Parts: sequence; structure tokens; C-alpha cells
Amino acid sequence: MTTPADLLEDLTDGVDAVFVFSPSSGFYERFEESDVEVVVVAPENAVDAETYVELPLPFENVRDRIRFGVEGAMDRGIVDDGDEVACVVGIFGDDHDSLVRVRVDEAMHSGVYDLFANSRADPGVIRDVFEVVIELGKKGQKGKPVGALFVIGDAGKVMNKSRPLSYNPFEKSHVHVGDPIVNVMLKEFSRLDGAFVISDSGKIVSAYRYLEAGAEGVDIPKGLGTRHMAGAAITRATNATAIVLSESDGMVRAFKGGELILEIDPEDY
Ligand SMILES: Nc1ncnc2c1ncn2[C@@H]1O[C@H](COP(=O)(O)OP(=O)(O)OP(=O)(O)O)[C@@H](O)[C@H]1O
Ligand SMILES: [Mn+2]
Repeated sequence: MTTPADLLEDLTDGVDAVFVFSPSSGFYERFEESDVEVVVVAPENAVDAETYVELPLPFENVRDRIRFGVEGAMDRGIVDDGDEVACVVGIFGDDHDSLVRVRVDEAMHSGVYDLFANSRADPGVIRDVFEVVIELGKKGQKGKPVGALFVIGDAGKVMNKSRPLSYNPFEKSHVHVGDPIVNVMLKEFSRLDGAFVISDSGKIVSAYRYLEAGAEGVDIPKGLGTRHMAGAAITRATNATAIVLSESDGMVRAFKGGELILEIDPEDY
């Protein structure tokens, strides 16, 4: 007779590593003596794990969360193509309620880790822009849905492939994303047309930019309009990352290398 324990044994049989997502120290201790590699994936290394991948966002979507951890571990040579890993995660809450077995391979590679860790811009800058955009998506502008387009990193090249739609309010300022006052300004200016351009270090270079990169070879899902197309295209023509808030469906999407890498619903955060 098959018992639930047998099923779990099948899921964990022969795994090369166990990924534990956001464990408490008590929970983590139970894995410490394990003879397979244990990787902690969490917003911070609160348990002092030896092998740790930092989560820049909580990733409500569990596939994205798992992909981020696995791609991060691949990037650092902790796991390799063909490895089998068991992921211990909480889907419905902070407590661990699920065990997911995944096979590490290039095919599952979505680029979500690269988006943060291997972008031209500092990972913290990408995270700060996500935070502003998620907040903007949740609240809108004075309660009304608003759209926005942020192009982050490789700003010199981005400026060369765009033109101003209007006077640049950030012309002579030296302000950075993440600064609370700047976040208020960004939200205020998001009502206006065009894109924000942000440098590798997070300096706001310009608002109101009309992006002119060609859409040739850019393959994004049908139904997305010109804002998304312009955002995707600039990431193919430069080494920038684009984060787009859609006014029409309220979703936040990130593009890199001309591709849609991540899609999140601000309401989940
Ligand atoms: N090339 C571009 N560069 C910068 N901004 C652009 C560009 N093209 C469009 N936009 C901005 O996108 C806005 C919305 O255009 P559109 O509705 O076609 O985009 P969309 O992708 O459907 O976005 P949304 O989901 O927010 O409606 C425009 O008002 C403009 O501000
Ligand atoms: Mn539209």
C-alpha cells in the first residue's frame, strides 16, 4: 500500500540539493545535518546559511520564486544542468506547505535571476524601481489606474536611442530612485507621456523620453501595446532593463534582451 510518506520519498529520491525557501531558524536546523546540499532562498540570510540566494522580491508566483532560486544557484555553480532539486516552500502562507521537485536545465531558465543580478544596473536599483512601480500599480494616481515605463541602466545609449517629448524635469537634479521624495516625484510624473530613464547607479536621468529603438526581432506576447513594445525594443538595442506598468490591465512586466522576463500583479504584493 502506498502511504503519503512513500509519495514524498519518490519526490525526494536521489535529489542533488534541497532548496529551503525563507526558513525559520528552527526549521533550517532540521536540514543542517542533511547529507545533500541545502540552499536557503530568502529575502535575507536570517539563519546564517552557508549557501544562500537572496530574494529581491517575495515573488507571490511560486514558479517565479523557485526559478529565481534555481537560476541563482545555477549562476553561482551550486547546481548544474541535469541536477534534481527538491524545493520546500510555503504557497499559502509563511509556513512550509509544499514540496516541489524540479530538474535543473536551460529550458526552465527564464532569466528572472539575471534580471536582478546580472543587469547593467545595480540589483538594488532594479528592486527599488519594482517597489515604486508595484506601489503605483496598487494605488494608481489619485485612485485612477496609471501606466508607466522605466528604462534602467545603460542610460547613455538609451538617451541616444530616444528623444525628449517635453522639458526634462530632472535635467539638473541629482536624485536617485529609492529616495522617498523621488518616489513621490516619479509617481507624480507618471501621468505624463513617455519613459523614465535611470542610470546604472539609480540616478534619474530623464522623464518624458520617447523611445525610438526599432521593434525588429522583438517577440512579446500579442495584445501588449506600444508602451510595452517600446520598452521591450529598447532592451534589445541596449543593455538596459525595462519595467512597465500597464494602465489597461494593471500588471507589472519586466523586459530584458527584447524579451518578457517577469510578469507580476501588484495586487499580490
Ligand atoms: N515609443 C514610446 N516611448 C515612450 N513611451 C511610449 C512610446 N510609445 C508609447 N508610449 C507611451 O505609452 C502610452 C500608452 O500607449 P499604448 O496604450 O499603446 O501602450 P500599451 O502598451 O497598451 O500600455 P497600457 O497597457 O498602459 O495601455 C502612451 O500614452 C505613451 O505615453
Ligand atoms: Mn493601451
